[in-house]
Amino acid sequence: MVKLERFSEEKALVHEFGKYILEKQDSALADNADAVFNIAISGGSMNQALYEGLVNDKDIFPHIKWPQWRIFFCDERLVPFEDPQSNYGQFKKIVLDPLVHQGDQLNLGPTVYTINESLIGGGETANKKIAEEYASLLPASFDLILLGCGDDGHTCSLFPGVEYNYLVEEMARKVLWCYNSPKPPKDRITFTLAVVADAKNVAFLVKGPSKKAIMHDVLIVKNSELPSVLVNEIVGAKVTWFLDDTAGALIPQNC
Ligand SMILES: O=C(O)[C@H](O)[C@@H](O)[C@H](O)[C@H](O)COP(=O)(O)O
Repeated sequence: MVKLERFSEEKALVHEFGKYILEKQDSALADNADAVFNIAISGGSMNQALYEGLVNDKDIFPHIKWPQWRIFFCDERLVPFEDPQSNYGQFKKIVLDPLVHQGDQLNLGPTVYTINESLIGGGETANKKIAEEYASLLPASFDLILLGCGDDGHTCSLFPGVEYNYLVEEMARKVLWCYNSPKPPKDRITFTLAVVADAKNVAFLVKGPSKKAIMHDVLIVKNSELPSVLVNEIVGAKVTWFLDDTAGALIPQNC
């Protein structure tokens, strides 16, 4: 059974999301200065929530031990980092750059693992190599994976539909080249469900009225053709869904 956290206020949502991440950091580090917190993040609306919940939240920011964080991307678009479609590029702009001077002081940042940008544009062989190299960097298991859910039920770059079975059904390799993403750019890399399955904790963050119908399909209908439902099935009690009231409008209150 997954956990469900619902909020009517955006501010409360990002604050509780930040608190949840902080708790997972603290249990991974356990006050050990040599330990690391392995976290994987998604793109899209996640970046702004991470900024609001971790960097811009005065109660939470001082407790984040950034230098002990190891940050990876659940999926990445195969474009140069300065392209607005790059998940790393957006994360750098929205979260990393502001955190360096947050609180009028110089803050040390996390270690961030990006794809090998020099291979972008190299065609099929290079794209496969980007995925293989990225897989070789991953920790044995993540302390926390932060996911989004698309209007179609996708998560990471694991999309619903038979043409994406090569991504969704893969349980041996950890990272794959997605060559036919239905949303641009068509070339990406994505974690497979094998990585998500091994995580110690997984959280979804879903906001906005455009997610209302899919949240009903995922959480009430539990349509197992949807990759987000597969995460719930595979990871179970380690999954927490953070929803705002508009995304959760069709979910009964007692759920
Ligand atoms: O890079 C990506 O495209 C994502 O990692 C993707 O899986 C995202 O999390 C969902 O599309 C939800 O995005 P929103 O939260 O912006 O709707």
